[in-house]
Amino acid sequence: MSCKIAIDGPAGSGKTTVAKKLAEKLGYYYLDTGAMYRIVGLYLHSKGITPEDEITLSMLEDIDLKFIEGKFFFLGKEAGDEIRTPDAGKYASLYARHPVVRKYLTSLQKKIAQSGNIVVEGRDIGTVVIPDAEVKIFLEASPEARARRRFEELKAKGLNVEYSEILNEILLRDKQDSERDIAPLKPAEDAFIIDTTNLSVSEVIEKILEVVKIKCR
Ligand SMILES: Nc1ncnc2c1ncn2[C@@H]1O[C@H](COP(=O)(O)OP(=O)(O)O)[C@@H](O)[C@H]1O
Ligand SMILES: Nc1ccn([C@@H]2O[C@H](COP(=O)(O)OP(=O)(O)O)[C@@H](O)[C@H]2O)c(=O)n1
Repeated sequence: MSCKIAIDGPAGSGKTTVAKKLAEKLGYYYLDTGAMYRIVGLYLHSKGITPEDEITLSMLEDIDLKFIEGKFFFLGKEAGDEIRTPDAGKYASLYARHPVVRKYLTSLQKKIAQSGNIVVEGRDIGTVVIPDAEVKIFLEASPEARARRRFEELKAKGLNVEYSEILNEILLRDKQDSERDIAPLKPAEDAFIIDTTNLSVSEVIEKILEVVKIKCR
């Protein structure tokens, strides 16, 4: 039987780390939907288009966003660390409120999610992208823990970041993502909520595997 695992949650809750390791352990495909919003946000911002402007489907098709063997390509090149900066997260969240952006990316995500056993991470996976997922996980953690994690992660990448700025950016994105009209960040009714504040990555993965064993038999 095919099994789809949705992992949603706010910035720094551990979605990417857990989803990647889980997909590897289970031999499932893996899709990071946040990367798609980061690519679109960076592109639209670079074109001087604001979230309040009219955004058309053809503008988005000009990005030439492709997902090939688990990697993202846009404008003919592979997406790299440039999409992992705090600014990319800020633009992603700003344009993610736009209905045309959401319609375009959600349709792509639904198509990719049909490829078989897959772990998909994001904000609206269990509620909108694959509401029929066999396993729905919602990760959460205190804003301070999530900011500390993201601060350490970006510092390790050599970025010159301040913890207080990262905390403010995370709190702003939490607010924007959970209060928007379309596909707000919230646990699906049937999601298993895991507070990862005081759990190691392995402990989070063990908890999810317990659910997978039951739901994806
Ligand atoms: N349970 C955890 N405990 C400690 N650090 C974690 C935990 N989960 C993730 N991390 C670390 O926190 C940072 C952000 O995790 P990430 O998976 O990118 O979160 P998200 O995808 O939800 O934004 C990464 O450096 C990751 O290694
Ligand atoms: N399925 C998704 C995934 C991301 N997003 C948006 O894209 C932004 C960046 O997502 P991300 O998962 O890369 O961010 P992090 O949680 O890794 O910081 C989020 O803050 C959301 O605004 C979304 O709206 N829907």
